[in-house]
Amino acid sequence: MLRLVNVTKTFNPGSVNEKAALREITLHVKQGEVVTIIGSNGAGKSTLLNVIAGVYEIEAGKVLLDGQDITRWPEHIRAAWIGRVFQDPLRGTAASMTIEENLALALRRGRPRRLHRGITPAERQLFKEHLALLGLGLEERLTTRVGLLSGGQRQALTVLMATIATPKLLLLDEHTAALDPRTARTVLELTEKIIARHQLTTLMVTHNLEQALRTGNRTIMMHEGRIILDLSGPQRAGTTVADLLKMFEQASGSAFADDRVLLTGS
Ligand SMILES: Nc1ncnc2c1ncn2[C@@H]1O[C@H](COP(=O)(O)OP(=O)(O)OP(=O)(O)O)[C@@H](O)[C@H]1O
Repeated sequence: MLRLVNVTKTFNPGSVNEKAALREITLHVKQGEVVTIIGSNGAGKSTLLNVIAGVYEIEAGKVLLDGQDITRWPEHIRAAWIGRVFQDPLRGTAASMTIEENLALALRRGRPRRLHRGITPAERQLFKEHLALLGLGLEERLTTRVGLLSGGQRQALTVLMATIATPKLLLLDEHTAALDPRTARTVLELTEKIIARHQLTTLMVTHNLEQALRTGNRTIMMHEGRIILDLSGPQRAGTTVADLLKMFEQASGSAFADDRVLLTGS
């Protein structure tokens, strides 16, 4: 489904600020696989998602999605195939627009004429059904402006928006990190429900090591622009956070350094 071959990304090449953020990354993610990504500070996790989404061009390597070479495709073209949720709940939604307007934009992403023809009754019904699955009562508030929602409600809506057009790939960049622990748990549960419903191939960056092991079916660990660990199957099932930290030290030769890392569940 997603294939990265020798992907290399260097920021500010040739200057004193040169930074190799991704070093010959090769990764194959199968259809329906849910991969959590962890790593030390500045390991290249966000850059990896940005390169897949087309935010940054790469100097070397290839990105293939569903058999197509998308390496040179611009971000807005890839957006029709790739759903994305960021850490900041304000980033994925338009505050001054209503819930149904936000969902309509998301549903028509990558198609011409966006909001031009208004929202149809069939679309409204579809939005209600999807919102009801969140269990937050938002299906009764279709015409509420999104700016009036709480951070958790807004992030749950963003996950719905990122997935309503059933993307080929879902990218989650620490999407629960800015929420309080209880809300973070709720949003993660909703995310898992939506992923399972559509069997979405997903990459999720997290600082929560417990969450990384519990969510999805594969965990990769990055360090200094490289993938240094790739766990799945029974090996992953038997891995604890303490094991993970030890594995990291063995593979990288240094202690796991992350200012925001959460070692226990929240
Ligand atoms: N736009 C940019 N311009 C220059 N350097 C950048 C840019 N984005 C990231 N970098 C650098 O590339 C390296 C990888 O950054 P990235 O944000 O991908 O790491 P990360 O694993 O997501 O880190 P963190 O967990 O600390 O957010 C870092 O050294 C970072 O400073």
